[in-house]
Amino acid sequence: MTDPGADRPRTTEPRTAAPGEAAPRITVEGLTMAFDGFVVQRDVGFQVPIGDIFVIMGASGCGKSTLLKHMIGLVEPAAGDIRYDGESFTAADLERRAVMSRRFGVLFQSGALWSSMTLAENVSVPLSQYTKLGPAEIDELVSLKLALVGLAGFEDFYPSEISGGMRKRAGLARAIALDPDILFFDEPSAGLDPLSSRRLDDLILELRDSLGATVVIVSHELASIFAIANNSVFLDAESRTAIDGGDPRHLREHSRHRSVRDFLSRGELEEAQP
Ligand SMILES: Nc1ncnc2c1ncn2[C@@H]1O[C@H](COP(=O)(O)OP(=O)(O)OP(=O)(O)O)[C@@H](O)[C@H]1O
Repeated sequence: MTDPGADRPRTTEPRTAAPGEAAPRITVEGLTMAFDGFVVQRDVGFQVPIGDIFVIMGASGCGKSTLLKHMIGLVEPAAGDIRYDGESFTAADLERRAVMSRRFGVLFQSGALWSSMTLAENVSVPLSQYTKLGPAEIDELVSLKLALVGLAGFEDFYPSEISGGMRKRAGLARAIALDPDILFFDEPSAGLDPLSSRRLDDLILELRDSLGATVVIVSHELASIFAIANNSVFLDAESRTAIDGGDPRHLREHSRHRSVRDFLSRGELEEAQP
């Protein structure tokens, strides 16, 4: 039997979990994002099950970073709801939000390490800020996290003494310091050479597996998107809403929207079929 909804985007149809079924790790419903009345995107909806690597895609300026900022509470929605494990983050008070966001690990484009601190000091900041661990335990955890991202032995180096790829990995070590359930990355491979970018992709996959984390990524890099993401939302700059979602490899061939297929095939489709 044909499913009448089969050709509709999986990610833009939030549904309520059935009794006994775990809620998706993330649910975004009817989200409208606006700055001073200027609507960036309206009525965006999707779900991210536990363990997915979910990519936010779309042309430059469509609102990808803005969506990520909404998801971590840096910007407030004009309308709609963002839920984690079924609990509204949008409606939560500040205290509850602080507890919920302890589960987030965030890595912004810049990597944003403190230049005056060694890598070990950088990674130790969230541990001393949010846990009651003593210095010896913190040192041990810091070394473990640095080892996880391939930086064992670089504890005493300063950010200026290591490469851009290593800085990203150190930022990642800091993002995973508190064993987050959900990792948010804004353009993690920006500015990296293709090989370092690929190593970072492998690392993201490893971390997803070792931490059992769910990953949300803003990315332009098609190679990276196809290598790691199994779910997505596509934000359309023109209509200012999410027009598709799901596995990017599937969308590249089968999206109902030519603009999505073009985006995912770098416009080669357009050249091949005028
Ligand atoms: N704090 C802000 N105040 C006003 N407008 C903003 C703010 N942040 C973003 N915008 C606007 O929102 C729109 C989306 O920006 P955003 O950075 O989210 O896009 P993006 O898809 O991540 O772009 P890119 O791929 O180029 O990084 C842009 O028009 C931008 O100018």
